[in-house]
Formats: sequence, structure tokens, C-alpha cells
Amino acid sequence: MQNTVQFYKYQGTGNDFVIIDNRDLQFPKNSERIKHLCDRRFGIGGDGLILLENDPQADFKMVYYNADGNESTMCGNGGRCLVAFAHFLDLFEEKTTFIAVDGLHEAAISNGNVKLKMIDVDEIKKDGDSSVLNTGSPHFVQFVNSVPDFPVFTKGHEIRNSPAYCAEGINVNFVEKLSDSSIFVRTYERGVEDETYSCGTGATASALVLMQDKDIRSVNVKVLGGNLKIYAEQHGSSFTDIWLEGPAVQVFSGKISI
Ligand SMILES: N[C@@H](CCC[C@H](N)C(=O)O)C(=O)O
Repeated sequence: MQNTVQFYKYQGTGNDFVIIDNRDLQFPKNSERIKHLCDRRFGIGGDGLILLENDPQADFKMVYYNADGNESTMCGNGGRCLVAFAHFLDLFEEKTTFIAVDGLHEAAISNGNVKLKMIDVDEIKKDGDSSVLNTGSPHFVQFVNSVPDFPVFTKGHEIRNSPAYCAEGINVNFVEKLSDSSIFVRTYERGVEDETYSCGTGATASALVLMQDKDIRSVNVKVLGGNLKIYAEQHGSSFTDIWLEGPAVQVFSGKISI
């Protein structure tokens, strides 16, 4: 017998997600089904699918899958969209905490804008002229002269599949410095295996690389799908109090048979 499931479609600066309230744990976590639901022609379409579940220590739990159907590491924009969804479900008023794969996150919502606290970052490694760091998901950050003209898919696919990174995979960010505290970032995402309109953990990683060894407390990040803002405190080579801020919007909802 087939069951119907209510789904919601959200986007955060154009990084889009299918979101399902799975507090009753009825959603079958089958990777082929999740891949099909994320398909833009045969399914609902999305860069990922997120389940909201109960958690004993926090307001809710985030379970994140990439568009390829595999459960993955932290998604910053997905986390912000899930916070907006939890607010829509009346799970909290202004401030919340939730558990994700990388630990406990604090967040706040105001006028459709969601501010999400990210994990601390202990180190930024070098790979040639580029940087490698983990902001909840692994990121490669390369500064380039002109991001609008850059071949993001070709170069991102090449780096993600290079011997150093092919086993675990990596998200690849190409960054243009616009001013001392603003950047334009385009990202090739692991698990989507394509460029997305925005990547929250990637925007965060790129901002931290810009901030490194400078007295900058916040960075404006332009992405293809809009604008994000990153705040952080720097202590030598590590960063704490990292916050990712931007819009999170419910686009439509519907029912699917599973
Ligand atoms: N879009 C995300 C990142 C999602 C995870 C990534 N694709 C991975 O598997 O590492 C974001 O907004 O952070």
C-alpha cells in the first residue's frame, strides 16, 4: 500500500531543498528514492533533501542528503532553511538549537532572515596557492581574478576528482575579492556534482580565508542566488563564533506517494 507524504520546498540564496517533517520516522531513507525526489525532471527537484526529526537534547534534528541520494556532512544553507521550516511548524519563537551531523547549532530567525552558528574552525591548510578547511563540510578555496567568467564546472569537477580529494570528495569554491570585506563566490558542490547557486559552508570557508590574519569581523558574500553575511572571531589560526546569515524562503509544498 502506498502512503502519501507532505513535502516542502525551500531555498536559501538559490540553494534549494526538499524538506520533510519526519518526526514520526515514517519516511523511508532509501537513497534511490531521495535521488529521484531531488531530480529536476523526474522528481520535485533540489540540491538536497532534509528530514526534520526529534532530538532529546535540542528543538529538533537535521538529517541531510545530497541530490545524489547519499547522507552527507553539514549543509549551511540547508540548516538555515530547516530553521525557517521549524519556525513555520511553531517549534520555537525566535531562537533555537538543533543537532546536525557536526554537532549542536544555535540559530535565530527575524523577518525571514536566518542566522546560524557554525562549528569552530581550528585550522586552514594550504594546497599550493589555495586553502583547504572544514566548516562542517570539506572545502577547497581558490582566489581567482574574475569569478563571473570562471569555468566553475570544469575546474571544480577536476579538483574534486583529483587524486588528493577523489576518495572523500570536496566542495570547490572560486572566489573573487570585491573589497577588503566582500567577496563573490561560486561553488562546485560534492554530491550535487555541479555548480549550485549558493553554498553556505562554502561561503563561510571562503570568508574565513579572506579574514585570515586580518582585522575583519564580518564579510559580505555575493553568490549567484543572492547575498550572505559571515561573522567570526579569530584567535591565531583558529576561528570561533562563526555565524552564517541570509534569507530562507518556503517556495511551495505538495504531496508525494512513497
Ligand atoms: N549546500 C551546502 C553544502 C552541502 C554539503 C555538500 N554538498 C557536501 O556534501 O559536502 C551548504 O549550504 O553548506
